Amino acid sequence: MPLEWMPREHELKNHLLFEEDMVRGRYWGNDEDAPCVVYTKKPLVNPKTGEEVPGLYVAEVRLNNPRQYNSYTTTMVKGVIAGFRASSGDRSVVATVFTGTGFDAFCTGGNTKEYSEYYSKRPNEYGEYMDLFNEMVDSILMCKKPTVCRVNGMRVAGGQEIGMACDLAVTSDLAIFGQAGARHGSAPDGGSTDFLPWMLNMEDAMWNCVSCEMWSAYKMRAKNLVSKVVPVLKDGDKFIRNPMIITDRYVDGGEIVYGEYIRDKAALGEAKAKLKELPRDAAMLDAEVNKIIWTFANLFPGCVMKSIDGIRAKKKFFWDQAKLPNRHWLMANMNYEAFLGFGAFNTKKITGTDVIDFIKFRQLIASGAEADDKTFAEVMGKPQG
Ligand SMILES: CC(C)(COP(=O)(O)OP(=O)(O)OC[C@H]1O[C@@H](n2cnc3c(N)ncnc32)[C@H](O)[C@@H]1OP(=O)(O)O)[C@@H](O)C(=O)NCCC(=O)NCCSC(=O)C1=CCCCC1=O
Repeated sequence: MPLEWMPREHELKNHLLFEEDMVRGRYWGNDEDAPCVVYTKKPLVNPKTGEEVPGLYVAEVRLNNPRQYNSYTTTMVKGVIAGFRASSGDRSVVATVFTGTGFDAFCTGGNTKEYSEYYSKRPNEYGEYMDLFNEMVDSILMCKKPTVCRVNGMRVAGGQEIGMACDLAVTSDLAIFGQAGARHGSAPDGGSTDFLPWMLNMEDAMWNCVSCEMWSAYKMRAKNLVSKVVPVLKDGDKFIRNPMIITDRYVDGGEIVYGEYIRDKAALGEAKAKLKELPRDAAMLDAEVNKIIWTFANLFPGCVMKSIDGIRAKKKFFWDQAKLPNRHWLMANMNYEAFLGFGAFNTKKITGTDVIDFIKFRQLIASGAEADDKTFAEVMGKPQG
């Protein structure tokens, strides 16, 4: 050996901040431990042969809180950070998949029960929470593996934000996408105001971000938010597309209709009934995610990550500028509109309404009312019965 005389060290060093054994049980759990994050390493599979590749893995970070639409609790935020950091530093991992449990939701953002019952009127506590939230988005954007959002169901509010932090998204066609901030007392400051204008156009980003309208997966594919939409409903041995959404034509009567809900009430009712009765199957969703990962696996790892980081830099540019000032607004707002908005959503079973009386609130503001409990009581729903 020509350079044998040079002293070298060959024992592998450990660069992991989060040891898997340590975080399982602390920040991660198993299916039965919901609410929690489940971290799994699955063998890399060649999609052409179905064979597992020895020694190479795909990491999966899964939000596991299905009863609350996979919203993330404070502990789950730590679990996501641990997951992305762990996969980032694991030499055997080819890519990281971010997903949620079940078919209803990928994630609907922060846990509104925690927000309403603990964080509202505790601004400093929420500031500390936001430090964790920001680190969660950073951990996705900094992950040294390609990240794929496997959108298993609705991606709403903070769920949309952490999903958009991923490099690519493949979605179930039952998923819907949108924001909830301005309806429930927050602003889409966890990434949506930064990422959406890059991914949609400015006009669409403005409306989607503010209006709180939910858009279908097909509409979002047409508007370039996601890479691929796949059916998950199974009729016998055939996959069928979401029957509530128009996918067989682009234009109707001069309007763009692709990705919109069908308008005929009777047909929509039938479609809903079909949706209820048919079973769901994630095989096509998993196959599409696997296809992307297999493409990456067959490229130079260093060149792949350099290229990804070059594109991520544009997303990070706006995120990095805004994340700290946003944190301070969000924390202060926990005393005001967030107290009202999350309070209304969290008490909907008591009052029968999940929002405040917005017009009354504006009238009170117009009359110079103070932001005190008297004003708040006037606009909140009232306990029924
Ligand atoms: C529009 C919805 C996402 C879906 O509506 P719908 O299909 O009508 O379902 P619901 O009956 O509302 O929900 C089913 C049950 O899940 C519970 N749920 C849903 N979302 C959450 C949540 N985020 N946290 C806790 N629990 C949740 C819901 O209460 C129902 O439970 P039940 O016991 O009644 O069966 C709609 O659900 C919705 O609008 N959800 C709230 C979305 C939201 O406001 N998220 C937080 C936004 S703020 C945020 O995420 C932030 C991120 C970073 C920056 C700061 C910030 O604010």
